[in-house]
Amino acid sequence: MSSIKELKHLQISLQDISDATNNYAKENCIGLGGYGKVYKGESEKYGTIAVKRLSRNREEHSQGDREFKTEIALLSNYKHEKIVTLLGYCDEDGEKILVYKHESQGSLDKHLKSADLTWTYLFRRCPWVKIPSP
Ligand SMILES: Nc1ncnc2c1ncn2[C@@H]1O[C@H](COP(=O)(O)OP(=O)(O)OP(=O)(O)O)[C@@H](O)[C@H]1O
Repeated sequence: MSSIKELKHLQISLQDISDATNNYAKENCIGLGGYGKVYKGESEKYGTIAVKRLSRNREEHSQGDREFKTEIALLSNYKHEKIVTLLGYCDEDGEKILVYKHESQGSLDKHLKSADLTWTYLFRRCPWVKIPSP
């Protein structure tokens, strides 16, 4: 796994992230995960982005810092249409931020919780799935 020092080319400035999200405006907040709040932004360089800002509470625990480095090292190595694209990160002025390509389809968990995802739909779309006999 690459060390964070080797990934300097992925650094995005705090100013650029703040500009893209209108200084983390409430209206730009699109979600809340275990890492912290997620904001939608518009960047000149990257287009529409999703910005994950590590919450301060999380940062107090070294776990947040470890997760931050692991996410950068892992995702910068894997590029696949089915894996969210990490565009870069920011580690400036005590802020730890991950910047992803914005996925307009939303997250997988949203689709898995969807009422449209019925067993009938799944069996029709995946005929190879067999119902186990009792
Ligand atoms: N790249 C993205 N594009 C669009 N929306 C996103 C993106 N990443 C996160 N989101 C939104 O932010 C919400 C929180 O995402 P996040 O990945 O932080 O939490 P999570 O899915 O609970 O994962 P974790 O368990 O790692 O905290 C998602 O449910 C989604 O609505």
